[in-house]
Amino acid sequence: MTDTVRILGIEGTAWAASAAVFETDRTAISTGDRTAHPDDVFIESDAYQPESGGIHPREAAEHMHDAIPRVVERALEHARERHDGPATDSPIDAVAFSRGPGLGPCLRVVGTAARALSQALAVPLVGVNHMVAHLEIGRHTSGFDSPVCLNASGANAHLLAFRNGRYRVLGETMDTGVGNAIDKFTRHVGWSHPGGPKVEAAAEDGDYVDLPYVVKGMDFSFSGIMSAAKQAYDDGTPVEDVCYSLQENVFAMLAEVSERALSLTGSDELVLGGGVGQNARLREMLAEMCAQRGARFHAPEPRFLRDNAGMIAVLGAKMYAAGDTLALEDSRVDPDFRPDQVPVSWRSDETELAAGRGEGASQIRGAEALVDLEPAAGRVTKRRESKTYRHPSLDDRLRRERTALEARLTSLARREGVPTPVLSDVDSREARLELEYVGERDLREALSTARVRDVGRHLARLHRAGFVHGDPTTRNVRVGSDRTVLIDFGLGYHTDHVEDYAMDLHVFDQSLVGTADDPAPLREAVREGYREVGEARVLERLRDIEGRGRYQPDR
Ligand SMILES: C[C@@H](O)[C@H](NC(=O)OP(=O)(O)OC[C@H]1O[C@@H](n2cnc3c(N)ncnc32)[C@H](O)[C@@H]1O)C(=O)O
Ligand SMILES: [Fe+2]
Repeated sequence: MTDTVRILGIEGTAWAASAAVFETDRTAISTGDRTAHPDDVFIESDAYQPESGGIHPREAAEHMHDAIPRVVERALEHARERHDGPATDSPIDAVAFSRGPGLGPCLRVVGTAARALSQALAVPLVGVNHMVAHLEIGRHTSGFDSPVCLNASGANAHLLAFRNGRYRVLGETMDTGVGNAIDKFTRHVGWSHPGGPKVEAAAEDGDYVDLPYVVKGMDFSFSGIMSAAKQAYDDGTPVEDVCYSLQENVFAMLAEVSERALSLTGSDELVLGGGVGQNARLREMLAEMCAQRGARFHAPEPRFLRDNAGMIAVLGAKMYAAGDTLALEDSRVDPDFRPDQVPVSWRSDETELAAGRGEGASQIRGAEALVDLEPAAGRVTKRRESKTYRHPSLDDRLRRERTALEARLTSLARREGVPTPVLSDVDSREARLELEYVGERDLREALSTARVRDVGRHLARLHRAGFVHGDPTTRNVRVGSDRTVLIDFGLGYHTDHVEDYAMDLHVFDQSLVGTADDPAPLREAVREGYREVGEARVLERLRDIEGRGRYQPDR
């Protein structure tokens, strides 16, 4: 006998008024076995199209007000057609709605509709985080166990991985979401909203021009490249060239941080989520990056990438099956709802990710280099291989620049009293370095408060000397019996901005959160070490940075 579950989903965080019905077998929800029990998702959407400019919160809310009842009615009709019990029974088992993040006025319309329905049909209410839904739909359709997820949507851009009952943010944009960044450029050149698809079309005829490229560990920033793109357009660079190069750099940044996340977590599965995921060039780059490192890649079909209620209904079903429902009085919407605030009730697994170099391995594939280890000879050879996913000019530039920087900053750091490997040879043209073999293992395999306190002191020394490491993660620190050694300065640079110093600490902090079971005492120890040597204002700025990354409306 089959035991069918039908969940109604409602989405309306910004532009898409959408309702969906997810129908599946009750046991399939927990087993995740979609072969034995094929499921079905019906989606009805109505998009808000601004007359001019970007998304206006009030207009968008008016759209929700008109369109939500219509799309919900269509979805309910569908559910009634599928329903074979008595007509007096509810055709659905629960109502799931997106609680946030998103535009407050839009979310409130959706919340009100969801509450009213759950009351009228006497079924439970499920509050879904929109960003976690963008992630879970990819996990659902791929069947992957524990993938890293890149969410590339309008108002967001971040990397998520499951650890200790939550989806942790491994890296994210330091300014706007990726879609909004692209849409702002298209507004500048006078194209209508949404701009993403227009940039993709124009890019077909473009040639490559140099634009900024900014990656800090697994975080990244779009503000520099966006102003440079506008400037290039104003200076008469053909718009196709700007669009092409914008895509090449922005998507290469996203592919690079995704690769770093795979490398850091030891996962070999990547899923893509969010509206920008509809872009064929982004998908191509991610697929190629994964193929080159032997990882699996999955992007859901477009109707599940752009905002849609299908993903809300699918995650809603998993939450419903886990008993994760909301009482009416606790069902307020949350415009700033972060994905890492969600207790992941529907997953009980704790996949142990096997990162690290493995005993006795003589070659390691890092996030961007192949490293040959010769401990007996006390030597390491590091080669930044060509990444086929990115444009050859960009690839060439990044490999040379980073190799040269790594050589320079590794030596400079040692002069400042920070343990680093001694350099024996550099070939920037071939992007190859020969360095001293240091330490016995990576910090991530030997975390202790004493060691991370050392890292705090080391980073403070670099900052006092006017540069940053750029990618201080628990894999870029080697530990031995008596010292804690910083390696891999390829993303470092000279700077006198407090913000850059604080970002350096933030990157290390995030890698602790991503790798440690109990990061709190470790994070405190880093700060203690830093305080001994460095400036207090950097730690103050770090607190500011932690408060950012909230949902930003597209204005
Ligand atoms: C909080 C929520 O409201 C928000 N949703 C959202 O922004 O809609 P979403 O459907 O995930 O993404 C829309 C973005 O996706 C971009 N987009 C759509 N097709 C694109 C394409 N072919 N290439 C590049 N960008 C594209 C649009 O320009 C727009 O910026 C979010 O997930 O951040
Ligand atoms: Fe979205």
